[in-house]
Amino acid sequence: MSAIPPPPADAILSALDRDGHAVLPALLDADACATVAAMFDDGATAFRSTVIMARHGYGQGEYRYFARPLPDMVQQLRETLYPPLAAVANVWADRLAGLRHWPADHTALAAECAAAGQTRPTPLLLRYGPGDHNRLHQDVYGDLVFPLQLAVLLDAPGRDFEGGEFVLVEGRARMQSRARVVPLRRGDAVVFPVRDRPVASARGWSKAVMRHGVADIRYGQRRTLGIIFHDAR
Ligand SMILES: O=C(O)CCC(=O)C(=O)O
Ligand SMILES: [Fe+2]
Repeated sequence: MSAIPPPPADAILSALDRDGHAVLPALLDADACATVAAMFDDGATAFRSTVIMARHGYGQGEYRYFARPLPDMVQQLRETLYPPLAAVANVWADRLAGLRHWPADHTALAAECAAAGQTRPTPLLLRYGPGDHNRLHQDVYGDLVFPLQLAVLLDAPGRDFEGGEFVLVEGRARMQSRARVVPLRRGDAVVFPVRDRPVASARGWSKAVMRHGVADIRYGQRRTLGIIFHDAR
């Protein structure tokens, strides 16, 4: 796969401010989607663990965390997408008191994670079949939490599967929860907050708490690549 031009940070920031997420259209082409999706059980790709979601109350379906060294494409996505997302995260840090700032490249973040005892890689492949779903959750793997992550849809909605909508739920002080369904095509990525995000309020910025999940798959197979930038304890 050729190098992916990183999307501009200001476009990602304004989409996040407006919608609570940003879609990166056609981040991966159809061939790249097929190649990554096939890693799930190609026998050549090394994974550090496999999770049967129903056993943990996470939903229904399964996912696998890549082992280190990460496949080139996954490593490249992590390195290429990190800088603009770090720029967004640093704007967020300026808005909300008490938030830390982030280094400019992923190598530096990985070193900080390692120093904090977070050494296990978090990028993962997920696979869902009919009736499967992913309950609303947050991907926090230690004290060091880089505030943005992304998921890339690897199968084509309407053709390979039906249902399985990506859902974000936002909670704000003194308000009811707000749900958003993110329309994705195969190869699109959704960038979303890991745990919370700044929202404009009457008195400056306040924090909205975010959770994400996947609605029931009604037909077929839906696979995704998840890129989380901090490593796990
Ligand atoms: O399958 C999805 O679209 C969401 C996967 C997920 O929870 C994640 O990437 O963190
Ligand atoms: Fe997740």
